Amino acid sequence: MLIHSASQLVTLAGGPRRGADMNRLEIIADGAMLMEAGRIAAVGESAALLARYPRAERLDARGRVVMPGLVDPHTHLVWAGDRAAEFEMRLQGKSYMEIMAAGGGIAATVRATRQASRDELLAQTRQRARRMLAHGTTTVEAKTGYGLDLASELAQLEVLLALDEEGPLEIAPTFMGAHAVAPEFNGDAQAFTDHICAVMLPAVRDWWQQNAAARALPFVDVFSEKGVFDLEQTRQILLAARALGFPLKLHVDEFENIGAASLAAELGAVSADHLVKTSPRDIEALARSDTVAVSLPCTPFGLGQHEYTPAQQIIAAGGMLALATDLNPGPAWCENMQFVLALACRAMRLTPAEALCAATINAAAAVRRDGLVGSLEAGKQADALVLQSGDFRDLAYRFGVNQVQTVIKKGEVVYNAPII
Ligand SMILES: N=CN[C@@H](CCC(=O)O)C(=O)O
Ligand SMILES: [Zn+2]
Repeated sequence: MLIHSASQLVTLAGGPRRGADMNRLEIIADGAMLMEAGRIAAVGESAALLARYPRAERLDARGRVVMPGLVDPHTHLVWAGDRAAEFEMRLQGKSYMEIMAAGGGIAATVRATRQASRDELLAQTRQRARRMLAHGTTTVEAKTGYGLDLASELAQLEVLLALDEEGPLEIAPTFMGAHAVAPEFNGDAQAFTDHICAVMLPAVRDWWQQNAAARALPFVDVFSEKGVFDLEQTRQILLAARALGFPLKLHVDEFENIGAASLAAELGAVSADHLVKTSPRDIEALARSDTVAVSLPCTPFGLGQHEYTPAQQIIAAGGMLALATDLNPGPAWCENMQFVLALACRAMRLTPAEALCAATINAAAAVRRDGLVGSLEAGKQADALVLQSGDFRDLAYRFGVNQVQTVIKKGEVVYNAPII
């Protein structure tokens, strides 16, 4: 299929970007793209491609933007139930960490998720996955972490693999047994840390080899935060995971700085995520490393906070910045990366081009799939969007409605918005 007559074919060609280079989108005016067998076969100007491939089936973009499918590199996609009551408690002044310490928060979702049948969990998760796809996300990272015992964590991984198999949304899974201290451990974070290292991580690897041997191992992630897993416990879990071959991710600096962003850089984590209380020293450490800095602006927004990731400093230092929803049943139930772009430009002063780069090729780097998705280049997977407008900046400028017209996954149209 040949998509042609795009006002702007936003290619993002040339790999992940650092610093000021994030503004370089590599746009082809009046652009076109040929897709064959799920891959991108050619990218160029409409006149040239229409002349070169006269017999290809055509999709006329009619002067609208064509861009890579969005990549959401940080979500807690798989859970059961909701926490609307906690939303009201927070509005009345209770903090996220207070609710968590009182047995709510993550623990409340752990109870609901453990009680749900596999089919129920699959059905609730599928709905969210479909909503994400309809809003232009074609690849998503998704974490376990609402099971906290081996059987329920594996059940979450199973749901993620089943949904990935179903498609069309592609899922990069993460094992996050270290999301909170399991209730069976009565708040003893050290005992649970030891258990994760000695029992859970080796069991997850064995399970993976038996059930998903053809796939790369999932990421391992830890909620590194005062009152959850401290810096030494985080290091212990990450070293055990790395020794077993798992690639690493980390939740850092969401509420307090305990030095975890520098640890992520030191241990070669693929990404360090949240980054609200991040110090200049941590920013330097990230910028000197290959660890992608993933900002999750929906979380401070959802908590009614006014402090966001120091994105300008990360960019100025030459860091690789990505954006994600952090989709979860607590502070950030948001399936829509377009809203993340709009928020990032306002709260962190990103340019629309930087935000777009952070949500595509840099986000792909945060899930180690930048060789496959995140840009429109010959040889890559044909994951693309046709927007409803002719200017890519509208994706950040306008907000609150879905601006995606058509979603293409592996060369197939998988979603079409009604024409209005
Ligand atoms: N901070 C830890 N985990 C999630 C929130 C999960 C929840 O509240 O259920 C996050 O990234 O924001
Ligand atoms: Zn998270």
